[in-house]
Amino acid sequence: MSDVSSVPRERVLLIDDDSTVLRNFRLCLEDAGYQVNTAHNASSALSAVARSVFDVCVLDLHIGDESGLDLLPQLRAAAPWMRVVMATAESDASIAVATMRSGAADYLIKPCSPEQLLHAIARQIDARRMERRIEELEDRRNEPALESVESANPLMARMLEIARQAAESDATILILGESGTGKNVLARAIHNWSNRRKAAFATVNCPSLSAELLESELFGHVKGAFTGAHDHRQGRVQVAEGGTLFLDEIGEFPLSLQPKFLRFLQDREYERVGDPRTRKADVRLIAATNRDLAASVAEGTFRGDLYYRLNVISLTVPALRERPEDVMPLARNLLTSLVARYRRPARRFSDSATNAMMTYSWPGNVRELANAIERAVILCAGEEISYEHLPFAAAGMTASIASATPRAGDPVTIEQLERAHIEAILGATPTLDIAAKTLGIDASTLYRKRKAYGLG
Ligand SMILES: Nc1ncnc2c1ncn2[C@@H]1O[C@H](COP(=O)(O)OP(=O)(O)OP(=O)(O)O)[C@@H](O)[C@H]1O
Repeated sequence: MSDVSSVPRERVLLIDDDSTVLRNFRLCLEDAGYQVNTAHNASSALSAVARSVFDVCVLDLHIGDESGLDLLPQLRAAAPWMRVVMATAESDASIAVATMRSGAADYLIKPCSPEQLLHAIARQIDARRMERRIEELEDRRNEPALESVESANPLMARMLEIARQAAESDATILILGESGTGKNVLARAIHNWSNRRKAAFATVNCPSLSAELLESELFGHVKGAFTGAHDHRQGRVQVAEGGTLFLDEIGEFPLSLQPKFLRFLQDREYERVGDPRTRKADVRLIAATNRDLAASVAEGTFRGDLYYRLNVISLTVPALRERPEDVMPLARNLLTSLVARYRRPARRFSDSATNAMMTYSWPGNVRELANAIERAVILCAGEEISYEHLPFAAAGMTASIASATPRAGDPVTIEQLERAHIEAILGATPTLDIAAKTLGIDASTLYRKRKAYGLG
């Protein structure tokens, strides 16, 4: 049996019309560290499930005049992730087995000992944890392994110290910094330093979705809530239950959805799209942006009250050019992981490559450094990466002019010209949408290109 005392956050719902059973089960489970709610009939059970997220439910086969068998499909529809243990008298055992075909995960014969109850619950909690882990791994499928965020730079080291301290609390954290500096990486590190590390870390990319889709992505929706909503869907808030919800590029959060999000931030309460019932969430919030949010507030594109709620603890990740001490340690870590990924022979950097990397200003920050090393690892046939393998050389430039803005006709690649053009348009237009229109591409393509080129 698993050590349930170290898992205080898992929630159990007990449904039984017998108040003695409810009290005894509750005391036993609370002693073991679970959060327990009780319901003595079908309607109070359904409203409890609508309000809160439960991991496991113990459902009596006979709830007074009502049938647990009738309630089971309704519970399954309202909370498909919740694992239901059917509780039954010995004489009903054959029915209990049949209910498992209707979606119950297990059955428990009453009367039972505290050990039997704890054992039945722990088995389902383990299964829930496994499912969560799979959801999280699916989430992380395309993300790199957790990088080290250590730094030899005093400014960065001080920021990391505050981040570690803040990780221990549940306070909302706002991470600021240019694009590509490692704000996502830091958010995940904070989650891993926190006592929520065993629960999920769920990310929402604010600018890649319209207000309607973002609302559903965050809070979930019920079947038929809008065209295309063929099924109930849990939102990222629910995936992050007990863990951390990370909102990337919060500066792009649609104004129309900001009031609902503000309420969620204040009370941790929300409704799924198409369902008026209010639900509670237990999540820690981390948000990141490369925008000047105070300026967005002044311009009226970001609500002031939301900004102040988010800005409880703010951490600024310095640009890579402000922490030159980190360039080579980062480069070496990236080399090690990329060589393993591509199974390539490169093992070190030549003096010329080191000099070039130390001189360059890395406007795209760590993302640009990672891209440069990935390219070099692929191109390098021997053990030593030299200047020729770096992107500066491909463009026929010296490292010192690589940071200058290229113009049409310069000896540069089409990609470098595209990057410079996108950067200039982004700087000259007030919103991503207008920039996309000017460039003649759609906003999501611009979003991808901006990310790939490390543009803020
Ligand atoms: N400490 C690090 N070690 C190794 N790689 C890192 C580190 N920090 C960042 N990276 C890599 O740099 C890239 C950019 O990092 P990340 O996405 O965290 O930046 P960001 O500041 O959140 O960018 P954006 O503002 O565009 O969302 C990623 O590929 C990431 O893996």
